[in-house]
Amino acid sequence: MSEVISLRVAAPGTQRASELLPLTVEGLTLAFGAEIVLNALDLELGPEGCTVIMGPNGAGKSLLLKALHGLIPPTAGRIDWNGTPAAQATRRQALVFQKPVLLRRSVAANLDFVLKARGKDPARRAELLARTGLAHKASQPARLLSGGEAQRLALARALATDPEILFLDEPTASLDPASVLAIEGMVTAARDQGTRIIFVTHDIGQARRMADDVVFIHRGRVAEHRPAPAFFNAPHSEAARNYVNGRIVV
Ligand SMILES: Nc1ncnc2c1ncn2[C@@H]1O[C@H](COP(=O)(O)OP(=O)(O)OP(=O)(O)O)[C@@H](O)[C@H]1O
Repeated sequence: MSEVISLRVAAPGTQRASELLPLTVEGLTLAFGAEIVLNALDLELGPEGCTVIMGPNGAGKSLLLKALHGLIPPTAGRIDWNGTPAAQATRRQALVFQKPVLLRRSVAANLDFVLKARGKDPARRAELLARTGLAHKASQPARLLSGGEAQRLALARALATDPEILFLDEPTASLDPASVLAIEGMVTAARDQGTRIIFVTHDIGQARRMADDVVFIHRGRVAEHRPAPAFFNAPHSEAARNYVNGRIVV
């Protein structure tokens, strides 16, 4: 059995908001040849909390995260991290993918590598291991971890960089409920310590648990962006209403 996940809990709002925020996105367009995936998308994100991005398959959610993180140059439009140069903004952010990205080394070495590369205190390894609940597997090869354990380690690697913005792209899509809750606990703890979370998920239950606000993407634009309770109680757009009610949205 795995260890109980240890979470450092701080009162929400006790950390200073990131100077990368607010984020202003204006007219963001991403096109591949004739295919326009994001079509003059506008979005404004405030200083704190967890924003959940939802929308049907192929809506452009993953591409939006990659563009915000500086991995894909926009075809047109503007992404403004509160005036911070793009390369600097990228370095102060981290992205966790659906499929964990790990080194073919031990669990501990995966953390040591990031801490060293980012000039962080190597002693933080113990605290990060505790956060993952994987201290008892520190010397095991990371490739032997289960899917849920591997994702916890991938998330800990991201947190080791002390990101001001943490992007998550369906990080729990193929995990069992216990692993989902473990990941959500780690993300919530990071949010409560002041990390700004931007989280793509298809899981409506997860969105209800995690979101402070919801961005619903449809046909390359933001169809709706509202506080989570308002969004889930009465989505404004027909597409979001259908999506939340489990009807097929294309
Ligand atoms: N490099 C690329 N070249 C051409 N088309 C691409 C490229 N990357 C993504 N696309 C297309 O852009 C569209 C949006 O992709 P994206 O992965 O952002 O969707 P998504 O909303 O995250 O979908 P899902 O919920 O299925 O993960 C898709 O139709 C995809 O095929």
